Amino acid sequence: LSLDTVREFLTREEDTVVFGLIERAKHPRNTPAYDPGYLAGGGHGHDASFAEMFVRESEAVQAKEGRYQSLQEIPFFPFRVPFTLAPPYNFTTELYSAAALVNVNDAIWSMYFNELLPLLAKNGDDGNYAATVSSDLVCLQALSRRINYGRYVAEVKFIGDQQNYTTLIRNKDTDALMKLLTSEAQEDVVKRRVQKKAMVFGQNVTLDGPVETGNSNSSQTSFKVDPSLVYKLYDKWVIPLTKQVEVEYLLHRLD
Ligand SMILES: O=C(O)C(=O)C[C@]1(C(=O)O)C=C[C@@H](O)C=C1
Repeated sequence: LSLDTVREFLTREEDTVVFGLIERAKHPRNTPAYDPGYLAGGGHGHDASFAEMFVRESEAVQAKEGRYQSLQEIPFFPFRVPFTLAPPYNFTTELYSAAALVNVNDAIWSMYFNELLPLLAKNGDDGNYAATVSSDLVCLQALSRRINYGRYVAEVKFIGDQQNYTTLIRNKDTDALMKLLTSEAQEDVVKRRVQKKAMVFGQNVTLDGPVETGNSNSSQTSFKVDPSLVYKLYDKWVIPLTKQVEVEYLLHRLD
């Protein structure tokens, strides 16, 4: 692992995040899918929403097939995932074991449903709840993988500057750790690149005329997901949460 390779991983995850958002934006809000009362009303004794049930049950299936054998993947319902049926695969473990399970999935969950989704999906209800929450799962998994990858970034940074990090970790100096791991120039690159990806991946492709670039002066250019929303997603939530993961990982790096 090096700073370049971990940044390459984050860059490739951007594509997954943007494509996921484009797919979710195809569906309307479909609020009943998020309402625990909707299922309870069906009299089946469920206390969770369709969305929660879908994520929980999908994670259980994926756990059996070994998804969470890889430390890159962290479930949202860790206490509900059954043992894997997959034969052991020798995943390399670059992470420090006492800090390897640090994650902010709870914060990602509430950010996604309470903050992002209302901005991403258009109002409406077409009844296609399973397809809708299945695209939510893809978004949640992509965001979780990207944000919790902060563990790997932190490991690289720690190894590259052990002396300074060790002092700050011993002093539990969260603010100084945050400052040391921050690169504002890099954050700016990331935010502008994801905004551009939303333009490139989310344009309407037709056979007539040139490929729309999004920065032409045609005001008709419309994108499947608002590029400024993707910028905002990274600026307000993805990068700050990644940094939170980095700090929490570092705080356990000497345990
Ligand atoms: O690339 C890094 O150095 C990271 O730590 C990742 C990241 C990000 O989330 O994109 C987070 C903190 C840095 O300030 C810059 C970027």
